Amino acid sequence: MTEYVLKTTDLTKSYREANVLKQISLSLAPGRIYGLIGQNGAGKTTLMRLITGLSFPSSGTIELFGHQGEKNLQIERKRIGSMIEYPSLTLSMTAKENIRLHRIIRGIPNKEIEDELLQLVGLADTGRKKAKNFSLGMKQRLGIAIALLSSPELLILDEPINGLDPVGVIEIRNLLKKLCEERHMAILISSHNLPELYQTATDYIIVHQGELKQVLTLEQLDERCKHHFLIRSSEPERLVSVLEMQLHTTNYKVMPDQSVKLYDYLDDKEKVSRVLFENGIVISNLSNEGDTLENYFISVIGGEQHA
Ligand SMILES: Nc1ncnc2c1ncn2[C@@H]1O[C@H](COP(=O)(O)OP(=O)(O)OP(=O)(O)O)[C@@H](O)[C@H]1O
Repeated sequence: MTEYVLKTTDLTKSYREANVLKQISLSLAPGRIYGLIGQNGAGKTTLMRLITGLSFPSSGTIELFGHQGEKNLQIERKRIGSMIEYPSLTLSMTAKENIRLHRIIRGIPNKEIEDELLQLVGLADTGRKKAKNFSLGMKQRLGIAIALLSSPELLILDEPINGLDPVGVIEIRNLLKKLCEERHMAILISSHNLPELYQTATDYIIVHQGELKQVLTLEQLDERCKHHFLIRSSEPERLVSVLEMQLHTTNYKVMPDQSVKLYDYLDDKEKVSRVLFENGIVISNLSNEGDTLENYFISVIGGEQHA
């Protein structure tokens, strides 16, 4: 049985007339990085605020580490680390002083954790440099270090890669992967940009206008966006044997609906169609398929593109 760190059921949040989150049912497992993707105003921050107790649901339930009810949730939330909206840094302090400040506020006696965290997020050599002189990526990593102070089992980060340059994105990606692998943490990270988050997350949760549109793994996302020929035939077994014997490829996949995805010969459609024809395979479809990440995201949210 999978143990979930978080389970929401029909989670709904309304402000006056506006339903900003509509019946969100989700489960997060340890050791995975979940990318929460949605355009501005989709409801990502609202969901994170509900999980961390900064705001309360209008209806629906939240279960944390197998526990429900506001009293239990308050206790279980100690197992969550979060950075929501922006890192809460004191800009006139160094990285170490910032971590120390939060360590003392939270009553954590272990002083060694300061250097451990600096090392972990790659800020060990920043010495006396003040946070106001840090790059955006360094500030985000310091914010993550502060969120890690309580050794959380669930880490929630709101747009930690927003505005970072490619190097900054890779640094955060590597850090999150390390946390996930070494500490078996569950990580929920939001972004308004699927391509930007691509490969950072192991699972993608797509929200739009407060609704959960899709949950899929990185492998499924790759599969859907990977370019291929989609071939439909009433004789899929013979089709596959022609692919192997005549086109000498095993780079194909038979789908549950018996259509076949071919990942070879993408620039030689004529050859594929000729060989199939010469071998007596009647096909009802031979088309180029596969999307860019951006187009895939737009198709999932219903073809609408806002700011
Ligand atoms: N306190 C509030 N009162 C009224 N409406 C709110 C409140 N907080 C959020 N909203 C609305 O809820 C919707 C979702 O906002 P939310 O901040 O969760 O979106 P988001 O996906 O995080 O977007 P962004 O990427 O812009 O931060 C928006 O339309 C926002 O205006």
